[in-house]
Amino acid sequence: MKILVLNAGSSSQKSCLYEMPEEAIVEEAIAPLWEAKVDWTHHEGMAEIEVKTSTGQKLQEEIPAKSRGEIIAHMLDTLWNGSTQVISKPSEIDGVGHRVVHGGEDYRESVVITEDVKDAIARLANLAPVHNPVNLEGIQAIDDYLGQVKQVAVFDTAFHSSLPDAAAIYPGPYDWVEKGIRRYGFHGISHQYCAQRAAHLLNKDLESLRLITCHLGNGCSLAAIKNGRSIETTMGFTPLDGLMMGTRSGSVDPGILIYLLQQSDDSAQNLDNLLNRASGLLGISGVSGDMRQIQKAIAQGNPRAQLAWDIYIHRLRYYIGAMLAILQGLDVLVFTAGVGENAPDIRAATCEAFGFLGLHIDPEKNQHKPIDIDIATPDSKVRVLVIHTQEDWAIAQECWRHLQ
Ligand SMILES: Nc1ncnc2c1ncn2[C@@H]1O[C@H](COP(=O)(O)OP(=O)(O)O)[C@@H](O)[C@H]1O
Ligand SMILES: CC(=O)OP(=O)(O)O
Ligand SMILES: [Mg+2]
Repeated sequence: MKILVLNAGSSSQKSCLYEMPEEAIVEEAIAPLWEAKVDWTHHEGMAEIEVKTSTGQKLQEEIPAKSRGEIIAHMLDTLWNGSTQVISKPSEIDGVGHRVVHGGEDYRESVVITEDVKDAIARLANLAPVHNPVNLEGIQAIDDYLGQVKQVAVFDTAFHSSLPDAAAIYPGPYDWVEKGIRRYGFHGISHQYCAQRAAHLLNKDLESLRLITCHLGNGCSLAAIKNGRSIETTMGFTPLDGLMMGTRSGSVDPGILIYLLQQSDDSAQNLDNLLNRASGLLGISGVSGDMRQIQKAIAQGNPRAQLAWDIYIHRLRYYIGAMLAILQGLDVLVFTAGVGENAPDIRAATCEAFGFLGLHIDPEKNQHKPIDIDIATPDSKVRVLVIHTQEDWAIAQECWRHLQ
C-alpha cells in the first residue's frame, strides 16, 4: 500500500511517499520511497524544489513561485516522471494524509476528508491563519491532480484533546467555554510521536513515564505527558501562545493588545501580523527568525541577537518549570524539531537550569548530532533524549489505519 503525506508549512511544503509495511508500527519509522521539499524563503519569487528517492536519485531545481497548487503539481509530477520516478502512474497512490493544524472542538481524531471536513478546516482558518489555509490548498491540489483518492486529515490539536478542564479552560467569562474559546494545543502529532519513540528507546512502558517534550522548530511548544496522554501544553486557542518562536511572540500580556488598540488605530489585521510574523526571534533581533542566523549574529557580537537568544532560553526554562509542577516530577525530557535536534547550545543552556533535579547531560554526547539517543549522564536522575520528529511517518500510519 502506497501512502502520500503532505505537510504544509507557512513557507515550505514537505511531502513523502511511503510503501507501508504489512503492519504499521509506531516505534520505527521507515524511509520513504520518495521525499520532496519546496521552500519559498530563499529567493524572492522563486520556489526551490528538492527531491530524493530511496534509491539515491536526487533532483534540485528552482521554478517561479506560482500558486501553492501549481507548485504541488510540479512536485508530484516528479513521482511518475523523470529521474526521481518511483511509480508509473498517479493511481498507484492508495491514500493521502495531510497534517492539518487546527481541528477545533469537532476533531479529536484523524478523519477521512469530506466536503464537511473541508468546510470545518476553512472555518477554523481564522484561528490558525498561518496554517489552516495552506493545509486546505494542499487538499485542493490533491483533488485537482489525483482525483478520487481517499484523503485523511491528521490534526495537530488531536493529541491534546485529553487536557483536563482545569488546563483547557481559560479563566475568562464562562460563556467562552460554550463558544469553543479554550486551549487546544498544537504540534500534537510530533509530541505524541516523540513520547512513543522515547518510551521505545528507553525500553519502558509509555504509561509509566512522566515526560516533557520540547518541540522547538519555527513554531515552538512544550507538552507535559503522563500515562501516555497530554495533560498540559504551552500553546492555547491558537498556535501563538506560550514559548517565544521564530516570528511569533508567544505569550504576552493581553493588556498590551488593548493598549495598542486604544492608543493607535491598530487593526486586528495589524496585530495579527505583528504577533504572528514580526515578533519572536525576528522581532527582537531584527536579524531573522532562523536560529542559525541568530547564532551567526551573536558570534559577530550583535547585542539584539544575544538578547533574543536570552529571552528564548528564559522562556523555555520558565515553561519547563510549569510543566514540571503539573507532572509532579520528571522522568524524561525530550528535545525535537529543527532547533531542538540541531542546537546543542540551546539544549545545554536549558538543561543547566534543572541541575537541582539531578538532571545532567554529557557535553560530548550533546555536541555530536545526537539524534534518537539519550544525552544524559549515566547517573542523571532524568533521561534527556534528542529525537528526530517524524510527523510524516505518524501521519502515514494514521492514514493507513483509515484505509484498512
Ligand atoms: N543546525 C541548526 N542549528 C540551529 N537551528 C537550526 C539548525 N537547523 C535548523 N534550525 C532551526 O530550525 C528551524 C526550523 O525547524 P523546523 O522544525 O524545520 O520548523 P517548521 O517545521 O516549523 O518549519 C529553523 O528556523 C532554524 O532556526
Ligand atoms: C502549529 C505550528 O506552530 O506549526 P509550525 O511549527 O509548523 O509552524
Ligand atoms: Mg514543523
